[in-house]
Amino acid sequence: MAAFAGNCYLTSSSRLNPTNFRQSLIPSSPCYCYYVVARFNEIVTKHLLEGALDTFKKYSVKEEDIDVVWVPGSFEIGVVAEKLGKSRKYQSILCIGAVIRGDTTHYDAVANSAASGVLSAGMNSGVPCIFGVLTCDDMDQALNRAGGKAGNKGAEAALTAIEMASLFEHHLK
Ligand SMILES: Nc1c(NC[C@H](O)[C@H](O)[C@H](O)CO)[nH]c(=O)[nH]c1=O
Ligand SMILES: CC(=O)[C@@H](O)COP(=O)(O)O
Repeated sequence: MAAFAGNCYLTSSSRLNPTNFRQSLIPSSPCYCYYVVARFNEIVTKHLLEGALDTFKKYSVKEEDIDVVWVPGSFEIGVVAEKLGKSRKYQSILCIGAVIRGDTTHYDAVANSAASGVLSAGMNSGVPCIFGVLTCDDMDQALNRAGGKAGNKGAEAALTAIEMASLFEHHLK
């Protein structure tokens, strides 16, 4: 049996190779995406956003098909993502935030709420909601993942958003 990925059918042997499914990286056209970005630790989240926008540009997603909304912190991302998802106007919702450990257990509450909020938003709306929220021990770790030594996790999350939008658009309808 062949599996459909992007524009080509894969034979059963190639179907077993997950890298073949990168062919799903043909953005749906138009590829409407909403970015929900937390303002908290903006010094980090603005770089994650830049990375994500660069990736969309690289994959020829039109600027006018992307909207950005800023929310106070990562805790607020889920409720906004779910509302946007339920509007059915977007093929993916890319959630960006940076939770950085402090002295108390507050970090765990915010990080876990952000993760479960984004997960619920996707499950309840049926629209892929992508988790581009860093959960780091310190600012160095965060900056390294926002365009520093460890790459740009915003750019990686954007790739996931394109792949999931394409999967839903082309294969799961
Ligand atoms: N400490 C961090 C927060 N805290 C703020 C919360 O997200 C929220 O806005 C507040 O509790 C009001 O509901 N947010 C982050 O994104 N990152 C943090 O490190
Ligand atoms: C999410 C956090 O870690 C932070 O803003 C809270 O810091 P603290 O635990 O020192 O109050």
